[in-house]
Amino acid sequence: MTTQTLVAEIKKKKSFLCIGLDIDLEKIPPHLLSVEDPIFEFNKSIIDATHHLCVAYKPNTAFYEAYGLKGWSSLEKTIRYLNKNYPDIFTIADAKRGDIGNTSSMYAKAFFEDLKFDAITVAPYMGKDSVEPFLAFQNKHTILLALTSNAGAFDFQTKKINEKEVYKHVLETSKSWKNSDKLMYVVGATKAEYFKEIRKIVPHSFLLVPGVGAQGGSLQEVCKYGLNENIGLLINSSRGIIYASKNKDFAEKAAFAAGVLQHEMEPFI
Ligand SMILES: O=C(O)c1cc(=O)[nH]c(=O)n1[C@@H]1O[C@H](COP(=O)(O)O)[C@@H](O)[C@H]1O
Repeated sequence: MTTQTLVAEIKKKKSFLCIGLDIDLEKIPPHLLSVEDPIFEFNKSIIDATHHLCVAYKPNTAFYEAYGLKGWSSLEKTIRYLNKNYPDIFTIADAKRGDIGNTSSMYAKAFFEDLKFDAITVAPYMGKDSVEPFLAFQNKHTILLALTSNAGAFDFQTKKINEKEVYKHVLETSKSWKNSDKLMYVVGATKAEYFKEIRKIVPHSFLLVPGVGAQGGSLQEVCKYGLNENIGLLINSSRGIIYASKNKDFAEKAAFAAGVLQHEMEPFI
């Protein structure tokens, strides 16, 4: 998907919500556990109930890999279902990959060519040649971890090298890489006070912002300095939406929780 299409969808739906499909079999309604593929059935119901309220879905691959071949098959069915039924939805494989060049090329093929995701999250630690293989794909996006939502972000990302924080080096250096126009960045909603500085370095880029909901980040605070001329934000909530209820009304309750966030976003568009 092109960035223009994503922006048009945001304006049409008056939403920049991304719903995280992080499926834990211990958290889904027990009545689904007896069907053949509980993860896919759960995802399908959540997607059908919420697709009009969001512009993106982000399955975190850990939650599928944890269930072995069956889990990978549920991930594959989910992305095929999305691409077939809701082709205007932006899809993010939250896989946090990145390795030496030829390995990164294989990761890129797995997620962009085989599974046909629109975007993947990638760790910047191994540098230019570990990220550029992802950027070589037409109309695909690479979402680089910049300043993450967790407490461990302060271990390295905010440490200074030559009087500048590591996350700022990541943002600045990545702009010099080939096809850097295909980059987006992860910035945690729990780090709202950093958005002003981040926007000085990447004013036009899309930022994927996890951490609203279960991790306590504030949508209002993020929007204050995070928004740009194209909105430029994808705000993710996973547990706060998909586990709104463990009963038969789970999809309806998820739609309600998604609707609350979408409603909060509407005045900004
Ligand atoms: O890359 C991510 O999406 C990510 C980066 C980050 O800094 N923090 C973060 O929580 N995430 C992911 O975003 C999702 C957050 O889920 P909830 O806390 O349940 O809304 C999980 O899939 C995390 O792995």
